Amino acid sequence: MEQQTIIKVRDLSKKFGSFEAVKDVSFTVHKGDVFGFLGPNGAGKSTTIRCLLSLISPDNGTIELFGKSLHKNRSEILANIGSIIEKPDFYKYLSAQKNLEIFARISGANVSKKEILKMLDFVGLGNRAKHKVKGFSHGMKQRLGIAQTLLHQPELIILDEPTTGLDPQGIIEIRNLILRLKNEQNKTILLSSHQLSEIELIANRMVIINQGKSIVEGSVEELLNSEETIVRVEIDGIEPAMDLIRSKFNPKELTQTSSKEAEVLLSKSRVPDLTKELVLAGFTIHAIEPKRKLEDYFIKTIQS
Ligand SMILES: Nc1ncnc2c1ncn2[C@@H]1O[C@H](COP(=O)(O)OP(=O)(O)OP(=O)(O)O)[C@@H](O)[C@H]1O
Repeated sequence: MEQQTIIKVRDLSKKFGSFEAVKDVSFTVHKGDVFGFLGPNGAGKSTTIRCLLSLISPDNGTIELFGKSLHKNRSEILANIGSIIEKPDFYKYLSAQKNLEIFARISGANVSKKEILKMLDFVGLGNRAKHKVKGFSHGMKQRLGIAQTLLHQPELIILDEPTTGLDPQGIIEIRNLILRLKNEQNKTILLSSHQLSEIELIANRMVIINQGKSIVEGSVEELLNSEETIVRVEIDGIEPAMDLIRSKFNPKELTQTSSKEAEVLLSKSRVPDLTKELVLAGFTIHAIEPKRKLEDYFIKTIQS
């Protein structure tokens, strides 16, 4: 069965004055994805998300949501999206339940008290429904924010850096909640983050963006477990070792990274042979360390 496309962004660009915050960004999110939108601070994630939510207009490119042009079907599309793009704001002297009732009324969603209690329960705030938001932790407010995004039963949830500023327990709670949104409520989720470890744990697909450009897109599993790996070798006499690697392995990439170190791109299955050849040739080896390609991609994007 063909996968339904929920978000299709093509060649999106946005300038602020002469500064290009987003340059030709493209990616596709399928129904049921927890899609990781990964990039260092300032990469252009929030700008792209603001374009998706029609809060700002792109200069170039196309955005399709649920198979329709955002430009031409704005209100219909936005009615099917729930989002948290900044810290959610609440009436702090009112209870969690009252806040959701007010937001439901404002958004025109017809939600019963019982359903609101169910949503609070879903986000782990069932026993706090009557408590004033004033006493809530940052993590609890974030979860209440997620309950708020669910009020109008959207198909797509967009969360911009939802774990920023949370303590480790709060991060775990949000992570689990995102997975339950996918598994129990069949939501599609776009989640931005500047941490690979965060995306790796919950997303099934991802795009890495840096300096406004999309660098790589694909299944997290494939990107993490790619058959090819970058091997860092640290050896006394790196230049002759590189000559040997070149002649025996003919690698796609081989780069000297310091006076003792080089990085070589090899298929994973050849790493034992690489070790064997270098040992047999009598080199003093300090390290042979396969690195995951995705981490390398990400580290390179942050450093550039
Ligand atoms: N309204 C604006 N006017 C001028 N520059 C802006 C504006 N909004 C964003 N920028 C700049 O565009 C670049 C991308 O910002 P954006 O907020 O999209 O990045 P980000 O990936 O979401 O990072 P962060 O997590 O730090 O918010 C940054 O250099 C930022 O300073």
